[in-house]
Amino acid sequence: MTATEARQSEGTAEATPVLTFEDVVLGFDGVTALNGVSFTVNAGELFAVIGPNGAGKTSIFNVLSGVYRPQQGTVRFGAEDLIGRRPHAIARLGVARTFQNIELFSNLTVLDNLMLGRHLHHPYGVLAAFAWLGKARRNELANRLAVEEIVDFLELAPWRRLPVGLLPYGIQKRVELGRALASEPKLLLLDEPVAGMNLEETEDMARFILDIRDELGLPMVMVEHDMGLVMDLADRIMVIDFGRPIRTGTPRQVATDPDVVRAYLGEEHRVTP
Ligand SMILES: Nc1ncnc2c1ncn2[C@@H]1O[C@H](COP(=O)(O)OP(=O)(O)OP(=O)(O)O)[C@@H](O)[C@H]1O
Repeated sequence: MTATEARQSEGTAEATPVLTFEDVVLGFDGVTALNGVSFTVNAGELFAVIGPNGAGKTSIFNVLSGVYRPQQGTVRFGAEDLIGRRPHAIARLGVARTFQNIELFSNLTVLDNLMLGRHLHHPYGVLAAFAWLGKARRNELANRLAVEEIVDFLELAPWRRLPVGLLPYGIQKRVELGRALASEPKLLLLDEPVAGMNLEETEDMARFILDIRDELGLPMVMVEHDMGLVMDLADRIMVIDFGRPIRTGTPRQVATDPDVVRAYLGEEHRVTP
């Protein structure tokens, strides 16, 4: 049994919630995007959210990152209540996000994009830089060292000095992941991390996601349409449909749940117990 299978059979990594999403209701002028969604994400856990188009997956991410404010419910990250906080304030608490569509500075190099990931969350102002030039230089050095560690971790060395816009799609997605890691997050939100990737790129990304969980111990919430990836990687999965959770459990529990099979997976994904 692999480490991942062992974790999946246990059901959760460690049952210490770092994120609690409770009874969240979000609507827009007659459309109910989330209709009483609750889940927890435990320390070190890779938690996946799946569901058909329009089910509410992106809305969950937008609530988590402060883009949408729900009408009802609570969202707690550690001791902090996230509802009502602006996106940059939530990012500063340690919640980092990657996007469905790559959002990088395509003219800048890999290293510079990763450095921006650090500066966004560990800024020192111009005045501070004058007043504390030595400190600023030390910060800069520490930032560069941290970025080089990410380059090693994500095997980005061959491209580190190239403009991101020139790189293959799969590498750009990897740089985006690196930029999220550069902010030293405490929770990582992955929005369709393998969308548009070929098989080799998908396998590489899967390996890095597992490394992030197993080596860095970083809890993650992942929205992804690639069912194979979700079933292989996730510790637990929440299936939603029409803004409501149908089932939350291990990949095996979810894949064998009749309601899930009926509503979403279809017979081809049924797992024989
Ligand atoms: N800003 C908005 N204004 C109005 N309706 C919205 C808004 N954002 C989301 N919705 C609606 O809320 C519902 C859930 O949308 P959401 O984007 O969260 O689904 P999804 O599961 O991420 O879908 P997909 O897999 O297609 O990305 C949909 O009916 C959508 O049209």
